[in-house]
Amino acid sequence: MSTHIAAAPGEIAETVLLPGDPLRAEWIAKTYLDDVTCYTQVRNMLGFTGTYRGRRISVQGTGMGQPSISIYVHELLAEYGAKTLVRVGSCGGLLADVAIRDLVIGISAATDSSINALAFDGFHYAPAADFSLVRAYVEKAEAAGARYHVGQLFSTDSFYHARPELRDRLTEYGVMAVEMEAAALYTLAAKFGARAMAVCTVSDNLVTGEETSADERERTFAQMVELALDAVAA
Ligand SMILES: O=P(O)(O)O[C@H]1O[C@H](CO)[C@@H](O)[C@H]1O
Ligand SMILES: O=c1cc[nH]c(=O)[nH]1
Repeated sequence: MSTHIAAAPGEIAETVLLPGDPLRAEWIAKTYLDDVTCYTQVRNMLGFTGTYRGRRISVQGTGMGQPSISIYVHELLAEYGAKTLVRVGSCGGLLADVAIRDLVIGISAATDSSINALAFDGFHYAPAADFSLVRAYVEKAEAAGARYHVGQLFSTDSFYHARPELRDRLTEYGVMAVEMEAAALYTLAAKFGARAMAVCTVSDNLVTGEETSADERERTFAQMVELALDAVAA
């Protein structure tokens, strides 16, 4: 057991899907995986291992924000030997054509967090996704005829930002969507020599004001997750 994950050594697969919501982790495991076991319930941040088309896959909830995902991803990498990490999240579109229900694949992630500012002390590190994962996901999205975008995410520390007008600058520079975890995921994966990617379903658009209903979100999460499973199982 690590500090925040109750799994025994070997109970977590090398490939892990990472939804923010632990109930989404449970839904993914129960909907898509065979021979599922729940390996952790610490703080209700559920984690499951099963098989998808014969391949071992785990699904671990991460919570919201970079401090939370950093704890789970650090322990997965440092203590459980995870090698491939795919965040399956939700995001808010920052460009008018990044419409609700679309998928955004984060090739990189800007951030307002001080975590990397402290770690890199004067350098501005650019957290980036693993290209082989991005390519595999794009191939599956193309084949499925999914509506998707590949571009930069913005990983914010503040869902309710004190200076929301700053988002206009991100839109001006073509940043596609805001979420809260990808920058930390990419940075930690790089530190430990692992592969990582974040894909998010657009749940709302901050430019147009469009929003999805809870029902719609669930249906689009299904496509995002199916493509992620197909990409990592390929
Ligand atoms: O749906 P998840 O994966 O939690 O992702 C997004 O939703 C949460 C905010 O509502 C943040 O965690 C953000 O990154
Ligand atoms: O972090 C997030 C997630 C979805 N929508 C947002 O506006 N922000």
